[in-house]
Amino acid sequence: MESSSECSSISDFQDSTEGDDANTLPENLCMREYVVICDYVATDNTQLSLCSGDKVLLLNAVSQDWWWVNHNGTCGYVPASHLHDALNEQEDTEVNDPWQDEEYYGSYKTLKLHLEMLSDVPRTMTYQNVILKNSSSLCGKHILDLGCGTGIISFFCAKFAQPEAVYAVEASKIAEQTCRLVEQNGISSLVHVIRQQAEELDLPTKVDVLVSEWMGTCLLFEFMLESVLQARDRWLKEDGVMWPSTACIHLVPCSAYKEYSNKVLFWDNPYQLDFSLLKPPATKEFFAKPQPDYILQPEDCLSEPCTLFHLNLKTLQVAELERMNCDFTFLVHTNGLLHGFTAWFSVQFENLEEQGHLELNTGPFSPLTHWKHTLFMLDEPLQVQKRDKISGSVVFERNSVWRRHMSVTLSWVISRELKMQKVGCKVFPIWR
Ligand SMILES: NC(=[NH2+])NCCC[C@H]1O[C@@H](n2cnc3c(N)ncnc32)[C@H](O)[C@@H]1O
Repeated sequence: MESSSECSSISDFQDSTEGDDANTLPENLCMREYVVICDYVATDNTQLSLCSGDKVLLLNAVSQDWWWVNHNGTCGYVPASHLHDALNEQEDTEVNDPWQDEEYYGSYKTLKLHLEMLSDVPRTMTYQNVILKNSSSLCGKHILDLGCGTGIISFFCAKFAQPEAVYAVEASKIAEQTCRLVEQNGISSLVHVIRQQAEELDLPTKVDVLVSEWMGTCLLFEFMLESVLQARDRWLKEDGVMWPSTACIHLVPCSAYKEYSNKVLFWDNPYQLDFSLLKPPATKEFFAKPQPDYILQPEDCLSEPCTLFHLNLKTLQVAELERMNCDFTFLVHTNGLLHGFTAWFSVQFENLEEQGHLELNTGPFSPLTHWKHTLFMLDEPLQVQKRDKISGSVVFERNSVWRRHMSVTLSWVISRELKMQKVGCKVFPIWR
C-alpha cells in the first residue's frame, strides 16, 4: 500500500490516480463523504486511525475491503466495513445497529421463513424426537424455547411431555400469531409466549432445559448463538440441559463442475461468440462469496470429510466466536478437478434417558435440509489425483462491525509424493 505521506492534498492524489480506473468506484460514489461507524486503530503507517462518527472523503475504493480516504487533509487506508455512506444515510437504526435487528426480526415476522423451517422435515422431526425420547425426564421441568418462532418445539413439549412450564420466547412480530396458536390449542396454561428479545428476558425462575433452533449458514451466520449462550448463562440451572448440546462444522474438498461450467465456462462461446474476457469478472461476481444453497452430491467429494470444530454448548463462551481456526489434511481418494470446498454442520442432543445422543446432520450423506450445503469456490479449478494431499487451514472470523456476519478464510497446499504442487488462499465474506 502506498505510504500515506504520498498524499499531500486531494488534488495531488486525484491527479496521480487519474485514469486509474482499475479500482476506482463509479464517479457517483467517489469523492463522497462517509461516516465512520466503528473505531479503527491503524496497524501500519499506510492506514488511518479513526473514531466512530468521524467524517472522511472517499478518494479511491482500492478493493472491496480497503478504501483510500482523506480525513482532515491526511490520507490513508481504512477498512470499508467501518464506513457508511453519510449522504445516503439510511434509517439511524441501520447505521447505528451493528446487529441490524430491525431487518433481522423483520425477516421473521412473516410466514415465509417459518414455512421453510417447518417444511424441513429432518430438522423439525429431530426436535420432535428429542422431546419424545426424553419425555419422562421433562416431567415437571421448566423449559426455555429461545427464538420459538411459531412455537413448534413448545408444542412438542406440551404434546409429548408434561413439563411444569415452557417459556416460548420470540422477539419478532410472529409471536402475536404464536400466542393465538397456543390459545387455540388449549395449552396457554403450560406454554407462556413471551414477545421479547432473549437479552431482555425476565423469567420467574431458572430453567432445567434451554432448547433452541439457532443454526444459520455455516452454523454461525446470524450469530443467534450469542443470544443462546447469554440466555444459558443467565437462565439455565447449573445442571441444566442445552439442546442442542454440541455442534460441529464439517468440510470436504469437492468438484463442482456444473457450477463452474454454468457460471464461468459459459462465457467461452455463448451462441458461438467469444465472450471469454468476461470469465474473470464472472469468477469475481459469482465466487467471491460462498454459495449457501448448494447441494453437494456425495460422488463429488474428493476425500473423506473432516470435522473442523466441535463446540460444547454448555461451556462455549461468546468470546470464542470472534475467531476460530483449524488446520486440515485431506487425502484425495479420486482423480478429478478440485473446484472448491463444501461446508455443513451437525448438532447433537444429549439423551437424558439412555446412552448416546440424537443428531441432526445437514451434510451430503444425510437427508437434505433447508440449509443445504455451503460451497466455497476457488477462482480456478485445480487438477488433483488419488493420493494427493490437500492440507491447509480455515479461519472463521466474526465481523467486528456487522455482528451477525463473518468471513471464512481458506488456505490450501496441494502436495503429490511429498512435492508441493499448488498453494492458495481465499477470503469469503458471509455476507459483509
Ligand atoms: N435457525 C435460524 N437461523 N433461525 C431460526 C430461528 C430464528 C427465530 O428466533 C428468533 N430470534 C432470534 N434471536 C432472538 C433473540 N435474541 N430473542 C428472541 N428471539 C430471537 C427469530 O425472530 C426467529 O423467529
